[in-house]
Amino acid sequence: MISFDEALQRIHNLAQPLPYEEVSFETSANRVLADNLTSRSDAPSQDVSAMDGYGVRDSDLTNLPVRLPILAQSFAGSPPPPQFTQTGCVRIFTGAPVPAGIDRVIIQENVERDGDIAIIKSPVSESRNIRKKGSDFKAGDTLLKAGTHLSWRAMTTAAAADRESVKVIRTPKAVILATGDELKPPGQAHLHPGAIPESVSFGISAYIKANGGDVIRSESLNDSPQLLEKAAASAIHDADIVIVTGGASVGEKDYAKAMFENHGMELIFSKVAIKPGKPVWCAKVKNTIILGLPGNPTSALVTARLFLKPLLLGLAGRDNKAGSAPRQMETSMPIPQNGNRENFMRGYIKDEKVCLFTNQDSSAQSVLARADILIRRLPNAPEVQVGEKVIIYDF
Ligand SMILES: Nc1nc2c(c(=O)[nH]1)N[C@H]1C(S)=C(S)[C@@H](COP(=O)(O)OP(=O)(O)OC[C@H]3O[C@@H](n4cnc5c(N)ncnc54)[C@H](O)[C@@H]3O)O[C@H]1N2
Ligand code: MOO
Repeated sequence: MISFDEALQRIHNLAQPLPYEEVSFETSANRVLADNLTSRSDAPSQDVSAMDGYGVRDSDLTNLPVRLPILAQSFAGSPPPPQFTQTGCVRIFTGAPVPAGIDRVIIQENVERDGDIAIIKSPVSESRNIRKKGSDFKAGDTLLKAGTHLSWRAMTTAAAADRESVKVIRTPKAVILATGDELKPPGQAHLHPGAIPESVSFGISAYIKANGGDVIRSESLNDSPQLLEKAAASAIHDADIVIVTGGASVGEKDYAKAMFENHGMELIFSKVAIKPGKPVWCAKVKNTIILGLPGNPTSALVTARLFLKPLLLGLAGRDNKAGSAPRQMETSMPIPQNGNRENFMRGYIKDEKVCLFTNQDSSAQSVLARADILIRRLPNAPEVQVGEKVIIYDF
């Protein structure tokens, strides 16, 4: 059995970016750039006004107050008015082209009007209120580097590059196989004696989508070796990552690993010294990664957070550790001495302090909705008193 750190290291090595594809720009949000994104044009593409007001020549402002005839208008999106060579001003708006010859824009709050005459009384401010051509970026500049995650902020930068398509890393395709004779779809379990609602795949599916993956199929399968082998074969064929739940332990119907064995499975690890989730396992078949999560719902979700998240991020070309770095926070509850397996206890934050759930059972489902942190307890860590700091991960 390997340690958590060793298992995570193997996961990081395994999760290399998938090949790229070219997609239309509109569909590229949350993807990762496979190539540098360069701008097509200067931004701004010409000198533009930063304010609504009046464009003037400095040579007309030597004696204030001054009355300047309005000789032209300039709106955002319109062609620039001709060059200014005589005394006068241009009525101009934010984002509108500044005609040649105009030195500054005076905001309209500081200008009085008398019909078609603009009257400038007060001394002009230091700011010229003109955004120069190319002052944000120039044509050919690299706006975003290969490997950038197209977050909502990056999407605005990317759109400004004026490209209709971009090269991005392919979205990881996931297949979920939930195994167990006892499992029935939610809404049907009560109709079958001994059945329970299949709950884990729903959480895992939502988690995959939230972490940049595409769930192409989610199946609930009985513990029949033939059925499982068939499902395994098509999952390997169709998916970049297969998540198998249940059957990971030593029970007589625990077939999760066996169902892949005919396909030349290379085991990355089997069992990690953690609690919950000790039976978690990971393998590779050709180019497909298989992650086997224990069937107990809390164990499944904790191991998904610890191992599935970095796998998905890595396959999608993202930083494996994005948003995952541990933090330290004071606990408002005492925590008992830990056993010899590293323990990821479920808790929540209240008033900036760590609280633990009383129910730390690996089969628990009732607390999952409210458990938004994992408290990492190292092997044999001593008891923690109220007010001491503990290591937490977002869950
Ligand atoms: N003799 C031993 N027994 C067990 C060991 C062990 O080392 N020796 N390990 C225990 C640990 S730790 C865990 S965790 C579980 C994991 O077992 P499996 O992955 O084989 O899971 P199952 O036996 O299939 O199921 C466990 C439990 O979870 C329920 N389940 C399964 N799948 C789902 C699902 N998709 N949705 C909701 N609930 C699910 C299932 O009904 C069982 O109650 O093994 C211990 N045993
Ligand atoms: O690892 Mo199991 O999740 O302890 O019950």
